[in-house]
Amino acid sequence: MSDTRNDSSDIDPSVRAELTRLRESIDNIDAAVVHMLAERFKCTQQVGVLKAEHQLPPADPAREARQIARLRELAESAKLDPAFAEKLLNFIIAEVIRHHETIADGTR
Ligand SMILES: C=C(O[C@@H]1C=C(C(=O)O)C=C[C@H]1O)C(=O)O
Repeated sequence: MSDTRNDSSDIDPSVRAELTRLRESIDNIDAAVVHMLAERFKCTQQVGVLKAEHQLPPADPAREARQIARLRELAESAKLDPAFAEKLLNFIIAEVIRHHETIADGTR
């Protein structure tokens, strides 16, 4: 099967320049996302330690419901798909809960 995708030598120089400009912004945004997630996980790790020390459960479904409702509103006003925002938050929270369970296991 032949591959009909352009390789970089086929691309018009002005299109190539625009693509490069946009990709540089995407790379900056991806770096910001990684740094923000790292900061978020530093906070959630501390929450995990606090919960383990005080025998609190790793997950807090009521808090999660409030966060999801809030994030969906923020997403709507930012013109981001609220369902995507909810899936992303749930994905992150699932990882946090896994960390909290590991912390609690280590303190038992
Ligand atoms: C961080 C917490 O623990 C869990 C993880 C949450 C999160 O990542 O935002 C929210 C609620 C909890 O299920 C918390 O209780 O605040």
